[in-house]
Amino acid sequence: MPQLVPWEGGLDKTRPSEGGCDSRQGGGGAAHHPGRRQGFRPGSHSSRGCSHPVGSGVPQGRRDRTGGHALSLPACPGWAAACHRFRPCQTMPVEEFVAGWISGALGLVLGHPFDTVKVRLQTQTTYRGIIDCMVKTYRHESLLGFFKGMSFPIASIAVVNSVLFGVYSNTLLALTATSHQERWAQPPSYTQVFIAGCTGGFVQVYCLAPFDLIKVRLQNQTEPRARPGSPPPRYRGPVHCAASICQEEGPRGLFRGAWALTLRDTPTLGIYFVTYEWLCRQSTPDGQNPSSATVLVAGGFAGITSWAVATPLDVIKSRMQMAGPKHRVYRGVLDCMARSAQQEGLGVFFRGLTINSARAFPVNAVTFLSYEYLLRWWG
Ligand SMILES: C[N+](C)(C)CCCC[C@H](N)C(=O)O
Repeated sequence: MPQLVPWEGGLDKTRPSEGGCDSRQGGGGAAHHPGRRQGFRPGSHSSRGCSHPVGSGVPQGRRDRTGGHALSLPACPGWAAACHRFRPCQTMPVEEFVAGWISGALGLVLGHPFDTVKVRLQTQTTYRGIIDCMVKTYRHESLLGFFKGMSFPIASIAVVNSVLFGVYSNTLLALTATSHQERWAQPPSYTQVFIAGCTGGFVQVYCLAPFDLIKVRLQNQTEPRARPGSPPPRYRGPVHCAASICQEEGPRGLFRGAWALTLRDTPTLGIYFVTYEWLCRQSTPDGQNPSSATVLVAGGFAGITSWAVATPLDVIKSRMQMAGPKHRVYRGVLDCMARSAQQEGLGVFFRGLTINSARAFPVNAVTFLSYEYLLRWWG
């Protein structure tokens, strides 16, 4: 495995003037990462991009991490030809997508058992606390119980992650009017990062909403799997769940709770990116880029901070998602908030906070680190 070394500031800044291509450079267009500056380079070689002038026609091979040409892929494929004239090649969008998918999926698998306990604590009143919920889930449903509803989020994380990072990056580009290269030298203000994060959060909600609804419905099924004689669960799986919701509630039913999700995610994803950016800048000397340890810690705390702020609306969102047309208990977000507080006290808004925070650190540390790492590795 390549060794992760601290990001090195200023590397490759000469490439644009060479007119050549460095597909590893820059934030990768749509899915440019907030914390990505220059380096985070696997290995220690310093020249992997092509150094041939534009139009020289010299076939290029992508070098491996030891500096050799391990892959004989053209460094600047046809689709990227247009970028030659004005700027170096950006990271291939498909790589950004796959990196977003894998990093999101890694974080997701790690965090899903915590998520199941959280959703159950938030929507059911039969558990006395985290440990009680874990013990009952394990006894009743075995380890599999903790992984209910996981296949759909894994599939959705590809779309959700690339939409989130893509919209974030492009909003930042529109706000700062600086190219990715210039952005390293002139970092965006925290206000700009916040606005871009909120915009990314707002847009990704509409990809996330149906997947999240199905996840919550499946996680709330407490029937043990395949016991002979036991009643079958209401939903047999994600596809059956989606089909049943469409049938019983109409296609709009798939967006149940979407408004609460929008209120939850829009400001808190702004906070997420600002926290990550702030922590990286605080622990990194001027002119250098954050180390992998800094990325891990900043990613972890960005997750905890944003989830801490998001928890009250997360409770409301989960409750609204669980209400079907036959059991429509709430008239809207405010009604759900008022009735939950009346019946269960203000503490209801913090239900799941501990487990959310415990989950958030590893999930987001792994997500940020693997995302950065994969892009550099493939670059
Ligand atoms: C904005 N909000 C706090 C809701 C989520 C922010 C972190 C998202 C991450 N994929 C995770 O699952 O932890």
